[in-house]
Amino acid sequence: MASLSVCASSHRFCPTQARLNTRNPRVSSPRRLSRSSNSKPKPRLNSDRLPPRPPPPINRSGGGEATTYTRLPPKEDFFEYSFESPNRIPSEVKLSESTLENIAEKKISTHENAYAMDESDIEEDAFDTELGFDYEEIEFIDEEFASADDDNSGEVMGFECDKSDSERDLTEGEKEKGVPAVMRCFDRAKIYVKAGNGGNGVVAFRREKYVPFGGPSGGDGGTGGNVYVEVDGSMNSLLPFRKSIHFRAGRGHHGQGRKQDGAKGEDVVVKVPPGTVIREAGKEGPEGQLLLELLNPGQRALLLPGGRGGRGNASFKSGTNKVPKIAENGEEGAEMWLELELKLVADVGIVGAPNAGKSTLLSIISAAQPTIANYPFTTLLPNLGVVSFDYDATMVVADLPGLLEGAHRGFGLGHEFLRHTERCSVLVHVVDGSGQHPEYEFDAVRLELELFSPELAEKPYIVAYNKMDLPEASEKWNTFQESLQRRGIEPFCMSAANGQGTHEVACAAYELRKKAEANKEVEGRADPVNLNHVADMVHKQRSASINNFEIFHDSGSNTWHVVGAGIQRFVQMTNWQYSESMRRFQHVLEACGVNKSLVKLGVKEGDTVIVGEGAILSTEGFEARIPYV
Ligand SMILES: Nc1nc2c(ncn2[C@@H]2O[C@H](COP(=O)(O)OP(=O)(O)OP(=O)(O)O)[C@@H](O)[C@H]2O)c(=O)[nH]1
Ligand SMILES: [Mg+2]
Repeated sequence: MASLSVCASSHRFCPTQARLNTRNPRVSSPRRLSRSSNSKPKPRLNSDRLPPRPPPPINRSGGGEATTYTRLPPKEDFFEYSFESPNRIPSEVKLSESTLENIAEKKISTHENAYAMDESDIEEDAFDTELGFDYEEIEFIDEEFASADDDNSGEVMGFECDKSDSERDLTEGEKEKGVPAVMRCFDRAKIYVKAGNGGNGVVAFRREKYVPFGGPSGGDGGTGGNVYVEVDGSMNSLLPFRKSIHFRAGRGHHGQGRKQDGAKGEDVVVKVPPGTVIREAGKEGPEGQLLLELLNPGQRALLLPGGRGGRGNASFKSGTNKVPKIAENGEEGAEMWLELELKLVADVGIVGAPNAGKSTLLSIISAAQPTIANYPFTTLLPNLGVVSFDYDATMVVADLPGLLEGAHRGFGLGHEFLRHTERCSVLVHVVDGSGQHPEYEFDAVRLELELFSPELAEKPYIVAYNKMDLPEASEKWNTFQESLQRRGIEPFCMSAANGQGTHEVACAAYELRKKAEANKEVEGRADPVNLNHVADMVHKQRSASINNFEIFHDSGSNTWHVVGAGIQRFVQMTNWQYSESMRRFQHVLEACGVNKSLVKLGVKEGDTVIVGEGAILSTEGFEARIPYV
């Protein structure tokens, strides 16, 4: 039968490159290319009734345009108002430079595998006879194999340190001095995961004394290792992903003679802290596609399933072909880049301007021991504490870094860390009463919350006016209270330093949180999430029918592209080492209608047909096929 001649390589086949050594196919065999407790009214913000703005501040920073979320204020600013004259802090908290409108405007403008493949492993048990087919039809691209070899040789399973990769996303600006290294990626990371490839099946025949015609005995390859993501309760940041960003599961072992199937590849488990959100990296849209949200310790999701092992020749034995000399390659494991983002799982978030006493409040109401000091930005990373009222009445409180006016433009530490409050049901807004303009400080922080996220600004909150033990604060309390009451907000006053009034604040937060939770339940809980849905998606793609394909024609180069998930998988799993694979390949193309469709579309002799991303078919001989279609 006249046949379509097929040129094969692991990746792409080209008839003009190195030819297979027909005398010893093994030597030149193709190698796979890898490649609020009180009755006080609930505080509410009424932004329409904001007080008049104070005079414009002195902008010492000149760095208002900073965009780095972890950027500290310029050094001069930092020292000037932090150490030398703490009482001047309120005047340094820039309150009125921008109105809601122009801030909003500015916001818009700113805003392979475990084991290197060892061919000799396959072939030791394989009984690779002279198959008697015309190997001259099969041609390979040598340089691709060479590079494939190189690629594979350096690969190891599990974690890999790749400094350049871990810092790849950081621009020069982000590496400015003054930014602690730990701040750069403790709550965001980008990692690469790859499921293990399936092991290859082999061609082998039983050879035993007194057992003539032992028959095919090539075992199937083992399934590749899976990639799991597991929530580790002992982790509290994504810091480990600064150094280890590549996670590769082990490949399935190759099949062996005597019908021995290869072992399954080793799984890899990526451990993440509770509250991690996983997205596919590099996808369109600012958010990318949300794949998983892992909240509770112990949760485990199967992310990428390992590739299927290739079948050995024992599996190809049939009534019509009792001595099959064909085996499949293992299926390639899926791979992807992921963006991890950590959002703390806390019930209550403490927000406020720097040095307001947030950490002091947390240390009084819980057993947490955050660093407390009389300078702004003492807290660089959120602190968590558990407040317990009773055995079954507890809440997790997060103390966040200070927030400055202009944070949305990167001023201070920026406001990126506010994402940690997205899971909080309630906010406690601590206001430094000893400042010159507590109301303005309050408004500035509220504004930043609104600018960060309208949903966040809508969360129920409590205002805690702090440092009442100081005369500067107690003097201004009445004015502050009246000012907020006029807006429908009932503030609390306290002295976090001596613990006065802190219990009331904690109880009010607890009550408010209970109400918020109750409201959520009334709204109805979301359906339980299938943590393995990504793996299910991969399985679905893999089971795509080979009959679903599309044909594209590039008239400039007279090239036809036959594409489809099923056909691509088939090409990838075809082991071109065995010439019987050629026959099977042609048979499948015939059976699934590729040939027929090509002829209908007007393929001519001499055209190039590329099937999937692998095989290039020479159309010589297409004429001869026409009677068949
Ligand atoms: N007198 C007085 N001082 C207080 C009170 N609460 C906090 N302080 C002091 O204010 C300073 C700042 O307190 P922190 O708790 O570190 O403030 P913070 O809001 O966490 O500051 P950052 O983490 O830098 O944003 C410390 O020196 C505290 O001792 C208070 O009620 N009275
Ligand atoms: Mg603090």
